[in-house]
Amino acid sequence: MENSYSPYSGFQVGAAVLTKEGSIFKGTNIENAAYSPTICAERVAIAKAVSEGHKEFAAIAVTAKNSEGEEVMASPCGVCRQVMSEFCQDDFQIFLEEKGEIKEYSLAQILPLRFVKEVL
Ligand SMILES: O=c1ccn([C@H]2C[C@H](O)[C@@H](CO)O2)c(=O)[nH]1
Ligand SMILES: [Zn+2]
Repeated sequence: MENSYSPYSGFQVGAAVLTKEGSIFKGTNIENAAYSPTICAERVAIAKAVSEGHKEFAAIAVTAKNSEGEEVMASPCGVCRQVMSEFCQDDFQIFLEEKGEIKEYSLAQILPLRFVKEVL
């Protein structure tokens, strides 16, 4: 989160994804003047892991601060949920921090009726 590049929203996000083997990959949100190339912390963390050969994940934790520097909850956007869906099972755990309290969700809960395709 400290390395967040978010000059446009001021919303700093940090994500840490845990692989099934037990390694952790961290990511932050990286914004862009053209806005749409912005990439969320969750996808950066997952992309870093996949780039290093890890494709099986157990959990992700997400934390955020708004432009006022207050700790706020960041719930994964739809694009990130779909990227999680590519690599993770229904029981993939999502830990979100809300007002100092950590809440646990599953991928099936936050992305019901997800589109899955068999990889040939
Ligand atoms: O779960 C979330 C929600 C938002 N953002 C980023 C995208 C953008 O840079 C900023 C404001 O939406 O926060 C994330 O990285 N993860
Ligand atoms: Zn996202």
